[in-house]
Amino acid sequence: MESSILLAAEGLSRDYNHQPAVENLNLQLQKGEVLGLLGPNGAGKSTTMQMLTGNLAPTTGSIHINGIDLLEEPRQAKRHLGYLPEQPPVYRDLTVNEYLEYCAKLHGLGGAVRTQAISLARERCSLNEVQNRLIAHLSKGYKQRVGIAQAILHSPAVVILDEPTVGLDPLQMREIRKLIRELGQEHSVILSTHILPEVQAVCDRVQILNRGRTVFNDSLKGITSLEQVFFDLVYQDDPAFADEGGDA
Ligand SMILES: Nc1ncnc2c1ncn2[C@@H]1O[C@H](COP(=O)(O)OP(=O)(O)OP(=O)(O)O)[C@@H](O)[C@H]1O
Repeated sequence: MESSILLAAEGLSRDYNHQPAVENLNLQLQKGEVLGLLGPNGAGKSTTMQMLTGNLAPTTGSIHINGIDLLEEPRQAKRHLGYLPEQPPVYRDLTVNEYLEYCAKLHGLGGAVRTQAISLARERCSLNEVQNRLIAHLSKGYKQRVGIAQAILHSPAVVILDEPTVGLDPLQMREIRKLIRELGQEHSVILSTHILPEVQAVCDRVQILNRGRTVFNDSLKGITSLEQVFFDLVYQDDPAFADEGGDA
């Protein structure tokens, strides 16, 4: 029977210089789910994302993507993964089409399959009208769309987006959030962010990290104020928060 868990991390830990950055993290992503990974600065989000995408080896623990062990079979596992890093490596001197062509080749797509994959990703990310423009001449919002298009080119089961709306203006933010919600219909998505309303607008479930550990992991249904949940869990011992009488 096909499993509905597309990504499973178990007992994931990572130390830097014997200091734990992530400790005994368990994370599961269901088919069709958009999961928000939330936490204050230094909570361990980037370290977790780097491990989930196979760019950083965990100190201990295991990661399976679509049932394939990422640490034992990284190439096969990464076929099922699309990744938008916080700083996407988009080449400014290429046009959108040239860049997507290049990325499709890296994914091993050839011939008609490649042409079709590029056309579909371009369509889904609303890039048709800028397809022949140099990436250097695009707005930040469109550059982010190009980054997302490269992440979904090979139709991965899991898409991981690191701070996808950072630096965007409100309109661009709204458009990228809409795109993420649409992606959630065909892919399962993990997105890391600092922005609480973004999680409420886009995600089905939220996992909150603090000091490298999971402090909350639940559906967003029934949460009226994620901000309250977040502040209660993350800042309850913070004197600056107590000074304000606990008001967020
Ligand atoms: N390369 C590194 N060497 C040493 N310590 C590191 C390294 N990368 C991260 N850390 C430490 O690990 C902890 C977790 O950092 P991480 O960047 O994963 O958190 P984060 O939640 O992504 O934070 P931010 O939101 O500020 O990016 C922090 O204490 C950080 O200082």
